[in-house]
Amino acid sequence: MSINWFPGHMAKARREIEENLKKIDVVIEILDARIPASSHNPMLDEVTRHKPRVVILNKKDMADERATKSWISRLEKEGKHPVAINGRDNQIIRKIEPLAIEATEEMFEKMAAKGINRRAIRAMIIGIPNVGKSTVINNIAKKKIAQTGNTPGVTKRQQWIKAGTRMELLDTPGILWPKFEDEETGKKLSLTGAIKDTVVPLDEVAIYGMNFLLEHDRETFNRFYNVDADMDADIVEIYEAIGRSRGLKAGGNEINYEAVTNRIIYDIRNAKIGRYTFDRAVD
Ligand SMILES: Nc1nc2c(ncn2[C@@H]2O[C@H](COP(=O)(O)OP(=O)(O)OP(=O)(O)O)[C@@H](O)[C@H]2O)c(=O)[nH]1
Repeated sequence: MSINWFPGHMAKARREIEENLKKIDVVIEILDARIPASSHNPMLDEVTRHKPRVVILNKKDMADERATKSWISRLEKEGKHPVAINGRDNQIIRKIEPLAIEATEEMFEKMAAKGINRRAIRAMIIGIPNVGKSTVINNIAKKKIAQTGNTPGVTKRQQWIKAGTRMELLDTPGILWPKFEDEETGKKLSLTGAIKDTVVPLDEVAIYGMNFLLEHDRETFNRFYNVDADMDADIVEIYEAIGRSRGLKAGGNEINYEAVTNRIIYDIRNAKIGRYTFDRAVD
């Protein structure tokens, strides 16, 4: 699969992040808890080099709880100071701030040894589209600062927001482009809404999601759609069964396949069938 991210846009995003990095002590990277590997852009590791990092696994309400625990312990081992949150919950700052303090402790101790007074911890939120950057910033600020929306790329265009008792947060998130070299990552990004519906063919995304559910949670899938499918079933037959049970007809008795595709994607993307994590912490 070749996706044309405009090189100019990438270079600009990188420059902006590098400029902002000079002003901050800690990077708060937001990942989608459903795809912690696929929603991470390796460029961040390159540009942040030795900056302390806090990793937020956001949208934990839509991810598989056990998988989230595995991801947290893996990220802890990597020294990333992780936390899983629902960006819409109250008081998320109480979960984020202690980690930012922990992540920057060594740096502030070194500064204190040089006689530099302690000041507020400066932080910036970074992540690919739709992971919840604006939701988290607005939640911390307790007012609407960054524009939020369900379509990728809504956050546009800086001041410091007081965050918690010892932290200041840049009000503009650093936006990274989603990076993927393999088709599966592209499908996961599409399935969770991180990339526009025009990037990866939607039927492939729906079939990927359906196969994932049939492999990992077949009973729930079948109960949800009132069908009887398994991994060996013919895709067209499953589509027809879902189309019939959901009344997705094109006219007469014809099944509207596009509507079935859209329904499957909607149901998975919005965790209507269940909570799933598509990236494994240990591979
Ligand atoms: N269920 C759930 N939805 C969330 C959570 N956090 C954010 N959302 C929703 O996810 C969508 C995207 O959130 P945004 O805050 O706009 O994401 P963003 O990263 O700023 O997106 P861009 O502007 O595209 O870069 C919105 O519909 C939010 O309401 C969460 O923890 N759980």
